[in-house]
Amino acid sequence: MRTAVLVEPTEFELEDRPRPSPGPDDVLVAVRDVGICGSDVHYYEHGRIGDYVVEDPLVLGHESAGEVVEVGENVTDHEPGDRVALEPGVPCRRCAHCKRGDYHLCESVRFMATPPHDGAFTEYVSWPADFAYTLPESVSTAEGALCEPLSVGIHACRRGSVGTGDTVLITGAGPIGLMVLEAARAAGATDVILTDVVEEKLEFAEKRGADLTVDVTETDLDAAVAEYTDGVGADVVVEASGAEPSIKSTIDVVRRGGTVVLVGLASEAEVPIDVLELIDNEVDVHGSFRYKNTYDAAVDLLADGEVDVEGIIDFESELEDINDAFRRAMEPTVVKGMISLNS
Ligand SMILES: NC(=O)c1ccc[n+]([C@@H]2O[C@H](COP(=O)([O-])OP(=O)(O)OC[C@H]3O[C@@H](n4cnc5c(N)ncnc54)[C@H](O)[C@@H]3O)[C@@H](O)[C@H]2O)c1
Ligand SMILES: C[C@@H](O)[C@H](N)C(=O)O
Repeated sequence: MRTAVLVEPTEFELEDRPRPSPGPDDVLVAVRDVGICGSDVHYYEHGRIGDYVVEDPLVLGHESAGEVVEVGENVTDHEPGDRVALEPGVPCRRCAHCKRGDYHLCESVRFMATPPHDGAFTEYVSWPADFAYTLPESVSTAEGALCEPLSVGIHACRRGSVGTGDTVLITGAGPIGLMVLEAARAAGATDVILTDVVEEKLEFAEKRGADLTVDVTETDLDAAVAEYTDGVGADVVVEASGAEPSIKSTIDVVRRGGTVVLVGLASEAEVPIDVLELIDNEVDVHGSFRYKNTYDAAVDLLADGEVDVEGIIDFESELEDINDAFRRAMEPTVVKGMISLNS
């Protein structure tokens, strides 16, 4: 089977690898669509993300969906022909975190495209059947693949308890910020503000329904939020840029008693925060790591037409053109590139 392998930074090679056989509890999926995520681009450019280092050739891609072509002997809830979205992190199911339901915090999680685990830029993936979610006819496999970043958005909104009538400020209008926008709307947020430093990203966010966009290179965010919220501040602030100034700004723009959700990964682990301000204003600060129990919700939201994910796709490329696709994905105005294996 054709497989794109990252053999060194900025170099994919196409290899012919043996097609896997599904284990007894697995489905064998013919991959149809795979999104290019910022973390894929980071591994492609730098060969590492923090402590995760690409030491051996690695298959990237963790936003994937496809068609079941074979099922393992114990699998009863899938059959060949089903189209499925693959949840990319499979936990050990036995540790304390898994047992308390926080399976996304499992320290032995096997997460696609995170060294040493291979991902989905390949023709076939064998995957545990319970981490494959059937897509109804109305949901495309490209949308199925984008259940992954949508899941990040859903989980962030759940962490922030976003509710009906809330004003949500999202810092960073990349794919994650835009998926938080979708999830926040679905959760009932009536006012959504997005920030960025790239004008095109903000124009796009506005087209996708942001009520207010703020270019933080030109406009004072505190003043803009104060004006929009009559001096109260945002109910929930979701940080989705990873930029240090943006992380710092979150506690200035959240309302007293509001919630800050940190999603963006700062390049430096330590970011100075005014703790007295946090205490005095009773701000809840939550980390948000990947997601748990979001795929069913993501598929339902798509089936009901409550969210749009396909609209963030800038381009689709064939597996053979993956090097070009990654170079394109690195352009600052591009939101989402997809690799399609539909032929
Ligand atoms: N916690 C998690 O589980 C999780 C999951 C996926 C991604 N992430 C992280 O979330 C962040 C967003 O992911 P993405 O794929 O959308 O990344 P991205 O790089 O595509 O988007 C980030 C956006 O932030 C903008 N930005 C840069 N500086 C800014 C600033 N000072 N203020 C406002 N916006 C600014 C950029 O222009 C860009 O549009 C990244 O840090 C990523 O690593 C975290
Ligand atoms: C959650 C996922 O999208 C992220 N890129 C990660 O590897 O954690």
